[in-house]
Amino acid sequence: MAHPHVDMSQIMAPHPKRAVALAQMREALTERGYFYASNVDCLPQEYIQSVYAYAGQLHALPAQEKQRCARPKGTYSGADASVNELAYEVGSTASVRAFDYSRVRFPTSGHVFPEATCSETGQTFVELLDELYERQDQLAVSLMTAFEEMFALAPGTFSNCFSGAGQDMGTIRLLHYPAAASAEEAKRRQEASYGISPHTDFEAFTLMHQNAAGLQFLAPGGEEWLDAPVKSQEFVVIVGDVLERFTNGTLKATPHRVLQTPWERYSIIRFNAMTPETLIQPLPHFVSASKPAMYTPVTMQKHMDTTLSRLEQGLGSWEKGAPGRSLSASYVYDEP
Ligand SMILES: O=C(O)CCC(=O)C(=O)O
Ligand SMILES: [Fe+2]
Repeated sequence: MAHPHVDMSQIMAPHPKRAVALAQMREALTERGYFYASNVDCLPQEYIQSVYAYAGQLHALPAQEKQRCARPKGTYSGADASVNELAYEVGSTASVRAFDYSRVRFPTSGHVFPEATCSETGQTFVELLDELYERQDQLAVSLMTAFEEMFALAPGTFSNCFSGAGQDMGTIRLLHYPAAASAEEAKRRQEASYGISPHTDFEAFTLMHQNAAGLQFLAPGGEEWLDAPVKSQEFVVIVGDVLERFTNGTLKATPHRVLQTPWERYSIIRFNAMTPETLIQPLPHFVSASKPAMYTPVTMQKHMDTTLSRLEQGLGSWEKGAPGRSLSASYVYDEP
């Protein structure tokens, strides 16, 4: 099946085909929930490869160093440091191991970061991740602006509450999925044991890059999980809870998961969020007499705090079933 694709050179700088690209983006996000973004000049392939090289270095650190950097005082989670990924689907386990970095949630003071510097660039953990964050911000701001334009919303509707100055609640994840022992084991364990269990992301939208197959999206209609092909020069853009709530369900947060694979896998994930105080509620543009507001207002901060605390309590954010359903996208809040 053809995967939706948008040429970002038609979006990130003035271009005669901008309107065509915006229409493709709108169709991809409303009908399929994702698209592949190509020609992203601020994140060239050699640069992404150097980020993977550093991720490889970090995930190869001794267990003792990973334990020193483990959550909550640090940024690492993984079975080898006795901190597991929170279960999105209650009762499931995940093999994923993560170095997470968020300027708001993991401030550079008071948090424990790995000491290893990048052997290619010499950068520290914070320097390298801050540079990646800035580069991703260039793409993220262009996308926020494009989302406004494709829905004919007032300029600034999204981009004004997305701060490039590090005040947003975004996160970068450098993820590693160790290889399952064998193909048989990977298959046998698929029932309740994932690379990462099905979920929707809690923020506005996510940029994803993978170096090996394993990522899947739930196809519209919810019957079938589709493999997301590996495209080394492109980024996958998916919808998060916040855009579903702002658009009153015109966009739907994209359910996704990662299978346990017999091969090792790395990915680079960036959650794009709003500033903590941003009030997320269905915009008037998406509300009418025949389509009343279906989501309660909530601030970005509260939505993150609630979803994370529910995960910590073991309540999950995804309802198990065939096909299952995102709980976090549609939480009902008593007050914002
Ligand atoms: O590794 C991936 O491709 C997906 C990771 C993911 O869904 C997440 O961290 O929320
Ligand atoms: Fe995700």
